[in-house]
Amino acid sequence: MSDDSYVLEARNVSKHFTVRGAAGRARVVRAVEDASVALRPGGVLALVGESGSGKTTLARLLARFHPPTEGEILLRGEPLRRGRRAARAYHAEVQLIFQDPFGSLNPLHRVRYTLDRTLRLHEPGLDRAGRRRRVVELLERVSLSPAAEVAEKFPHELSGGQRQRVVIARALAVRPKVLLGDEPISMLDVSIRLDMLNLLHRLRADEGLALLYITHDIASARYLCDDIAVMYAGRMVESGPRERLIGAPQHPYTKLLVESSPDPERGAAGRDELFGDADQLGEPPSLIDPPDGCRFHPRCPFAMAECRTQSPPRTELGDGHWTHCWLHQKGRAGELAGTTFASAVAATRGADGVARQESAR
Ligand SMILES: Nc1ncnc2c1ncn2[C@@H]1O[C@H](COP(=O)(O)OP(=O)(O)OP(=O)(O)O)[C@@H](O)[C@H]1O
Repeated sequence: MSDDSYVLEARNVSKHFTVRGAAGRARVVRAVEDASVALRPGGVLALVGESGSGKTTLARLLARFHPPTEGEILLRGEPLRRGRRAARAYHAEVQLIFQDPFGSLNPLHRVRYTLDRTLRLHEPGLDRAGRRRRVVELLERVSLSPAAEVAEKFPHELSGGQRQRVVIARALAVRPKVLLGDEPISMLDVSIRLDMLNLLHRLRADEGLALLYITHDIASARYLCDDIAVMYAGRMVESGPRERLIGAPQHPYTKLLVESSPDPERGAAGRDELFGDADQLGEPPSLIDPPDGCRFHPRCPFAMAECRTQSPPRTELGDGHWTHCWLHQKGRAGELAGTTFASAVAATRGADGVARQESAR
């Protein structure tokens, strides 16, 4: 996947956490396994998946908050250097925005202080007057006006949407090349989510920022992004240009997500609405002891013998679209287009609604 035009890449990264079980026994959580993503200047990639699929962990690897257990992160094709200085230089280019704008801001400080502090750290050459001008300019860039007034407010005096704009202004203060947005709109009021997506869209278009947009909501991914990558239980299952992936998903899990996604006209759905169908098929697997083979196979109505034992290889579908699914290796990909996920599930169940042990195929 190496390409000079990528600003930030994760190449075959895995992250395993060691946790202590109830009896004090060490256990390994395989939060991310062999994942690859690549971001281009001015491009937006959505990382979509249900809770616990590893999206945040992958973003934290890209933000250099954790070292990967395996694989590497490349900034403009260069592997990361160690040390504090290198980390600071890295964070001047790559900024992470969390979903909770209140938790991200110190409640004791006015907006001006928060932005000024970042400017002092990252632009030590700027004098006081220069920093005052930059604070106003940053607040205007995120459409917070009158900027001079907003600068004097404390976080609790702002709405959730205004706070998230301050968080974005602080990220922009370091003049980054990449923004990693971890569900940046999910805690905001539904009525202002679209405004926030439009702000993110403007930043990538006007400033050439590369954006990783993490969400469980495929409708907002469709609105904002050029490309979509889908994660399931720590693994990437499919990635490709948005319209191709949504128009004709090539992995059963993507198909489930797309078919259970709400009408874009109705806006973003809640988790239950999105994953209702999936939940009927049982819980997502434990990442301490994930299923062998394809991690989706226990919930997949198309599963066959290989899926239960061997991890599916990557199939390239052209135009940057790829998937990890045995259907493609076994000449059965056409079945995905010929049915809905719900009908495929129904076909694997007996008349009493009980799942058969083996697919009839
Ligand atoms: N520091 C950690 N120590 C142990 N386990 C962790 C740690 N961070 C994440 N995990 C585990 O890794 C798995 C993936 O979590 P992650 O937060 O990356 O998923 P997610 O897709 O972002 O979910 P959500 O949408 O709920 O934020 C989960 O099982 C989680 O409990």
